[in-house]
Amino acid sequence: MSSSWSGSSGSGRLRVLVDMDGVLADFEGGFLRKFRSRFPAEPYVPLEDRRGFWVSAQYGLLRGDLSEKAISIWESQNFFMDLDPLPGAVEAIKEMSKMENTDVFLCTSPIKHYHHCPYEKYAWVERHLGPDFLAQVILTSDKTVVTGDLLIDDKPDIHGVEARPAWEHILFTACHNKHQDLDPAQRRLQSWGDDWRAILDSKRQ
Ligand SMILES: Cc1cn([C@H]2C[C@H](OP(=O)(O)O)[C@@H](CO)O2)c(=O)[nH]c1=O
Ligand SMILES: [Mg+2]
Repeated sequence: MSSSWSGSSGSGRLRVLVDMDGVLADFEGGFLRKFRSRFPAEPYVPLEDRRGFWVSAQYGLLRGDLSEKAISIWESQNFFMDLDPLPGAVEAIKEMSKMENTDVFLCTSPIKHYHHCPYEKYAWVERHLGPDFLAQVILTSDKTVVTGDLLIDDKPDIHGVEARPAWEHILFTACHNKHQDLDPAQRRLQSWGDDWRAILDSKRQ
């Protein structure tokens, strides 16, 4: 690390923002499992055919009324709580948070139907990462106003009131974005088995 480097925090520490759904928690797999079990007679989109970030948009194209049925799944109690961790996610976050000069925050957006989602996101963190991680949760509908050096997130386009966010967005590969062409400058993390440590190191220099 060069002596003049101070990072987005100005403190010389690297600040990494990590998204939850699609990066730590398996939103797509959890959705499909619950959709098929609740609506066994309805058509569905296999994960290999998923395109576009919004699940409800693709289900709406399949058949108009399926969009509402899809939404009813993630608005249901225990949807967010029951999501499985993605492979390697828990281990990676625990390791990352123990790294020297590194601060890790979980930066996640709630759905507008707030009855279960915000509570369950915190409960999920406590269950899978432990109670000490609760202080690292940032629940926001606009990630552009949060400062950090990196934001690891599966949503290809992250916009908000801040036109020039402090962080570099690392696109975490998911079934819905893996076919998408990126701006040549944008970097991906293919999975937690990919070299996330090198991406962090690249920001320390
Ligand atoms: C509706 C919808 C939400 N989500 C996730 C993204 C947000 O969580 P996160 O910021 O943790 O990725 C949350 C609210 O939109 O739900 C999807 O990943 N796909 C969807 O189709
Ligand atoms: Mg996400």
